[in-house]
Amino acid sequence: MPVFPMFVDLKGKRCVVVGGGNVAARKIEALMAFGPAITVVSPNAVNEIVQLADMRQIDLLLREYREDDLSEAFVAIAASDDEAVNESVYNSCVKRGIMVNTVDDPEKCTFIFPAIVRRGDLVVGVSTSGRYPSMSKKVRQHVGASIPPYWGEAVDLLEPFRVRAKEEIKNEEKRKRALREIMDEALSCYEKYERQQLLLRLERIFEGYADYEND
Ligand SMILES: C[C@@]1(CC(=O)O)C2=NC(=C\c3[nH]c(c(CCC(=O)O)c3CC(=O)O)Cc3[nH]c(c(CC(=O)O)c3CCC(=O)O)/C=C3\N/C(=C\2)[C@@H](CCC(=O)O)[C@]3(C)CC(=O)O)/[C@H]1CCC(=O)O
Ligand SMILES: NC(=O)c1ccc[n+]([C@@H]2O[C@H](COP(=O)([O-])OP(=O)(O)OC[C@H]3O[C@@H](n4cnc5c(N)ncnc54)[C@H](O)[C@@H]3O)[C@@H](O)[C@H]2O)c1
Repeated sequence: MPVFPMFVDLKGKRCVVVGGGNVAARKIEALMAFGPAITVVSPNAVNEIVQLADMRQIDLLLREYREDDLSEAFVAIAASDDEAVNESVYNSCVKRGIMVNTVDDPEKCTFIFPAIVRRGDLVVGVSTSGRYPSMSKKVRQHVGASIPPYWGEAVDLLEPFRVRAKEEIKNEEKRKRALREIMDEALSCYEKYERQQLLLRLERIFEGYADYEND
């Protein structure tokens, strides 16, 4: 059965990582862009994790995992190299209703990591439902190559038009057309024009659709 791609708000949420090896470091790196409050519990940790702790970007507890480490957790990652520890983290999370990822056992995951393409707030997640991670990586590379970096900035530029459109273009079909046309113009012209000029072009399209213009 395929997994459903839920997009979760992690900002400020406690994320407990058990284990401080390379796999933990990779999972942490993936999470960091989404603003969780990360705690790593592990008797030792690779340099990348130690550095993040030194910069106070994550909390690092240099000791073995205990069940009460999960008390504040929103999500947990069992990334130790000890199967019994990972299993114990998994069981405690299930009991407490905490989402958990066990890095060496897809059966013991209530969520799995996707391969991620991110351009600002534009996020693409790829999964093979746990069946072939290398293929997720390949698809990520393909998709990534077809999404220019500025598409993320375009979201920032476009969103205010959508906010206004909800107020100023009441007809749903007309609003959809307007938003598509404004988006297509922004994406095709983004690199051709200065920001102010581009905004003017988008504004002109918007005004062609806005209710007050046609009243
Ligand atoms: C997408 C990505 C995200 C990330 O890790 O952030 C990710 N794995 C990536 C790469 C990768 N992982 C592995 C290889 C070596 C080749 C191979 O073994 O196939 C490569 C390829 C490489 O490194 O080139 C080894 C591996 N992975 C898992 C196991 C355990 C097992 O399957 O039993 C083992 C064996 C461990 C061992 O040998 O002991 C399990 C999982 N890995 C997942 C995610 C979840 C399912 C994703 C999906 O649905 O596709 C899942 C189920 C759980 C999870 O970890 O969430 C990231 C690509 C990121 C990118 O490049 O963008
Ligand atoms: N999901 C994936 O993408 C993927 C990819 C490769 C490997 N793996 C699997 O992930 C696991 C971790 O890999 P790694 O390379 O990071 O291993 P590693 O040996 O580098 O790191 C394991 C970490 O777990 C810590 N640890 C051990 N006992 C602990 C305890 N009781 N409490 C807290 N921490 C404890 C160790 O101190 C160490 O920091 C391995 O089992 C490996 O098979 C998963």
